[in-house]
Amino acid sequence: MNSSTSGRTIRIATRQSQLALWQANHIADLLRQETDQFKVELVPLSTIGDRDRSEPLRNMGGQGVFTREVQRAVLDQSADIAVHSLKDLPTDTVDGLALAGVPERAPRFDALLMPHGAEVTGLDELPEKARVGTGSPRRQAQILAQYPTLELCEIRGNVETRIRKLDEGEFDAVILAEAGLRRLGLEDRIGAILRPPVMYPAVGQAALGLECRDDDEQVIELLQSVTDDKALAEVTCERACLATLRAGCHAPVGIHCVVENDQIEATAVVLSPDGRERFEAAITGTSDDALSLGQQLAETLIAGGAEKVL
Ligand SMILES: NCc1[nH]cc(CCC(=O)O)c1CC(=O)O
Repeated sequence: MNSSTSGRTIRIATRQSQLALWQANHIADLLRQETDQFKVELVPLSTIGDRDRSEPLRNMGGQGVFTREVQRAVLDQSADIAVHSLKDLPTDTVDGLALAGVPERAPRFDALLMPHGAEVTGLDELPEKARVGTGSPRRQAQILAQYPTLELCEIRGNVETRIRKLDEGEFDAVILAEAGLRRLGLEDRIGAILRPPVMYPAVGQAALGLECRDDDEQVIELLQSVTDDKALAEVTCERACLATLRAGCHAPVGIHCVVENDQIEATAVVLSPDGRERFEAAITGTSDDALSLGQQLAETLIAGGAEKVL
């Protein structure tokens, strides 16, 4: 980008969880490395998703509970950029906003954590009826599909709260995203990484999505300049798949989409909430076709019977 300073300050709206702040600071650093044309600062917000800890997430105003207020701050011009965990960002577009940046993606699998000092290091070693804390229907269904004797339990709160509940004995294990643990410096708590085919990650897991106003040319250009083409193609395919499945879909969906040398390989699963029904489909193609490949993947799942659980 050209280096003449415009004197503009670019404000990044963020939630105030440790993870959200880490992610917003990470993006601020990336933008500062990219150009010294702007000042970059954070605008910390308090969101409903962070305030109310008592209820399961899916009852709390549903999709977008973490992202809506950050988006609103950008729309009403109290900030210029919204930084989201892409897995929390609904696939429906918001009028006036553009998803203009997707930076390099972190490791995207889920991790199994045990209480401090526990010997167990994998799902195979957990005893029958062991209490596994996760509120995610995707994680619950995939675990139940393989380990029907485990007891899946609701858990709420941010990453640190969930680990505290684990250490206090409420659960025998919890599942969290590896990316969030690494960002918070908690990777030494990882007991095992859960990979496909046992555990497919969520759409967009470990990727960040950067939104700005769709008429803010300066910021659109800036966000494009910190975008990683591989991450963008992966999440484009994943989100297209989810959006196509989502004609009223509440079934758990997992996906693993990898771009290498401009080739996409994606596998997706849809399960019934109890894990007893499981549908899987795979697709390959060129990364230029990320969007239509994601749609085709969803259509293949539906044609293969996934409709039954959608
Ligand atoms: N729903 C909460 C959330 N949103 C993003 C992450 C972690 C980072 C990521 O996956 O992008 C987490 C925590 C978790 O699932 O363990």
